[in-house]
Amino acid sequence: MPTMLTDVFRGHPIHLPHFHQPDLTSLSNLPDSYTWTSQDDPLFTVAPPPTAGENIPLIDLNNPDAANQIGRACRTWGAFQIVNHGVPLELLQGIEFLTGNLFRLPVQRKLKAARSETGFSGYGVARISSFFNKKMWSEGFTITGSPLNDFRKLWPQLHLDYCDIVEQYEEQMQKLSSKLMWLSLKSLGVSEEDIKWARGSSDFNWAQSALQLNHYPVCPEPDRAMGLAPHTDSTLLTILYQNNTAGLQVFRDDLSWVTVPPVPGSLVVNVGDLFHILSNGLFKSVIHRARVNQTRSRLSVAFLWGPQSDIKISPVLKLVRPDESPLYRSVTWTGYLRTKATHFNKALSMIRNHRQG
Ligand SMILES: C=C1C[C@]23C[C@H]1CC[C@H]2[C@@]12CCC[C@@](C)(C(=O)O1)[C@H]2[C@@H]3C(=O)O
Ligand SMILES: O=C(O)CCC(=O)C(=O)O
Ligand SMILES: [Fe+2]
Repeated sequence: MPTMLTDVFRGHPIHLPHFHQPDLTSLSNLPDSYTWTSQDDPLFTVAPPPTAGENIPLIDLNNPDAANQIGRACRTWGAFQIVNHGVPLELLQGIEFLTGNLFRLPVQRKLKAARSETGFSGYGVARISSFFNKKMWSEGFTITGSPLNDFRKLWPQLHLDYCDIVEQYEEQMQKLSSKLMWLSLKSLGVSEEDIKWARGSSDFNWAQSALQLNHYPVCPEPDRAMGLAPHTDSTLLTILYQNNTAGLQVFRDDLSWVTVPPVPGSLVVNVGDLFHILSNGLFKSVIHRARVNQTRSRLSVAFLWGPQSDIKISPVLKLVRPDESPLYRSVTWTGYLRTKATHFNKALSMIRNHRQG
């Protein structure tokens, strides 16, 4: 039996201090434990780019050239924004409404659905918190499979309505993710025929996903705080909805941190580590982080998309030169998540094939 996402961290307990978090909305000063310097994160104070104006591409999915534009964005940035994506505006508003309502609940109620040390779903601090000395100015809620049990604890009355929103949202995101993956692969000359596990299964039964809701409360000293520390996603693709408050930044080697401005109704797409592997390193899994704000609280919803647990992801052979070996060894999503849970940003290099000579 392949491991489901729900069980992936069972053998990897991490101690996360959800229960000892102060209520961030009540603090008028930034405590030391939340004050970041370049000692806590070497990229923290990287100077902003000398010339502003560069930004991740905004791509119209109705444009006949969309596949090429997406391919180019995946190679240069590892991220892009999309419009005309087909996800109804009411559904985006619905998931934002749900997320806002969830985080507005009293702390004691949210903690009833706290993520356990070996669990996957529930309320708490970001999983990557254990790799940093300082705390992040945020709270999160992870969902995989049915959120029914957790939602019943949060909203004894209204949980069914909220489950319905999550189900509809995941269905739309699932379709969109698959569309985006094939569009971007098309730009590399790769089709469904070239990938054994995807061949002939247009009903996406090879995929699975998780939903991560994030809340970044108003912060008294945003310049010294960190909402979500720099990381790459351990996915094929991540589709991110952000409310109308800026905060997401992507890292580009030659430009440093670049803010992704909220565009109403659009969605942000990130290339994750598994897509980087699948593309034999041609697509970049983008390093990104979230900063916080002194006047406006920020919400984001990340749809984390990857293959079923028994599928092994390895570089598409067409993209490997005949005289070279693939850049990476094969991994399953669950195997990769476990490597990431112990080794964080060293995970990719641990499965890399080192070239001889
Ligand atoms: C399916 C995933 C992907 C996870 C782990 C697991 C559930 C939650 C995801 C996130 C969401 C927040 C950032 C991140 C870095 C984190 O701390 O938890 C993500 C991580 C990853 O992309 O590695
Ligand atoms: O809040 C954001 O903009 C980023 C969230 C994110 O990177 C994640 O949930 O993986
Ligand atoms: Fe992320």
